[in-house]
Amino acid sequence: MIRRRYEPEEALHVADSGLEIDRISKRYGETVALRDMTFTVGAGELFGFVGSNGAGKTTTMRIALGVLAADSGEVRFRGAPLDLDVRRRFGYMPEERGLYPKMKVAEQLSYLGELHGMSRERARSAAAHWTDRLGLRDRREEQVQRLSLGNQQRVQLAAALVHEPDVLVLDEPFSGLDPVAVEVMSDVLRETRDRGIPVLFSSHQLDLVQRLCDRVGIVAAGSTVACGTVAELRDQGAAKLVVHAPLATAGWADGLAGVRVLDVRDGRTTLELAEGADDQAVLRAALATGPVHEFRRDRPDLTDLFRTVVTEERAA
Ligand SMILES: Nc1ncnc2c1ncn2[C@@H]1O[C@H](COP(=O)(O)OP(=O)(O)OP(=O)(O)O)[C@@H](O)[C@H]1O
Repeated sequence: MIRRRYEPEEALHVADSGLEIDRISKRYGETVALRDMTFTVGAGELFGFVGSNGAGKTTTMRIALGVLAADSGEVRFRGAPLDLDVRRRFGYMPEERGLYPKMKVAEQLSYLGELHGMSRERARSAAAHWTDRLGLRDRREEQVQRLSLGNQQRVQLAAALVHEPDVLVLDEPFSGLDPVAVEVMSDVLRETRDRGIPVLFSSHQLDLVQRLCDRVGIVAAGSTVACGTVAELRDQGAAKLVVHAPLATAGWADGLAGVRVLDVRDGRTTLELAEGADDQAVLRAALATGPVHEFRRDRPDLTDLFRTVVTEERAA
C-alpha cells in the first residue's frame, strides 16, 4: 500500500516560479472528472502525469491551457492566476493533435509562430530550428497529412515549441513513437526543462516516466493520490522481496502474515510486504522448502506503485 504522505498544502509552496494546479474540480454532467486536483510543476522541472484511462489527465491539461473551464479551483503561473496573455505563452501538444493536414510543415510552423506574435522572420527561423532539431529537415516542404504518424507527432512537438513558450504541456507525447523518436522527444523535453521551463506531460509508459522525470504525479478518479520524486514515491510503496527457492512448490508463501505473492517465475517468487511484515518469517518458510539461493529486498518501481493505486481505487 502507498502511504499517502501527499498533502495539497505541501505542494502549494513549491512552485511560485512554476505552474500550480490548485484544487481544480470539474464535472461533465453526472461524471465527476476532477476532484480537487492539485499539484505543482516547478520552473525547470520535468513532471510526469500518470493515471488510468479516464483518471482526469487530459481534462486537467485542457483546464491549465484554458481550453476548458474548471468548475472551481485555480491555475497559476509564477504565482498569478492565468490570463489570456500568459496562456499564449504556453506550448501545448493536445491529445487529439491539431495540425492543418494540407499545410506544409515549415509553412505551418511559421504560421503558428506568427499567430503567437513572432515576426515573420523570427517565426521562419524558429521553424527551421525545430524542424532541424527534430529530424524533419527533409520534410519541411511536405504536407503534414503525407507524413507518417510519428513524424506528424514530431511536427506537433515543434508546433508546441516554435513560439518559445514559458510552459510546456504535452498530452501523451510518446504514444506511438519508435525508439529513436522516443529518444529525440526525451532529449527535447530535458533540454526544455534545462532552460528553466516547467514541463508537464502525461504518459502510460511508466518505465519512461520513471527514467525521465524529476517528479511524478499519480492520479486516480480525478485527484492526485501520490506525488513526488521517483525516489520518494518508491520509498513510500510497499517493499518487495525476491526469493529464489528452487524446490519450493506453489503456495509455499500462502498464509504468511502481511505477505502477498506478486509473481512466480523461474523458481523466483516476488512478494509484497505490508508495513511491519516479518521478512525473517518469510526466510524461515522459504528455508523449510529446501535451499534458498537468493533472498533480497527490492523497492517498488513506478509500475508497482501504479498497480497498487489502481487496485486500491477499484476496491474503494
Ligand atoms: N467531453 C466530455 N464529456 C463527458 N465526459 C467527459 C468528457 N471528456 C472527458 N470526460 C470524462 O471525464 C473523465 C476524465 O477524462 P480524461 O480524458 O480527462 O481522462 P484521461 O486521464 O486523460 O484518460 P486517458 O488516459 O484515457 O486519456 C472520464 O470519466 C471521461 O469519461
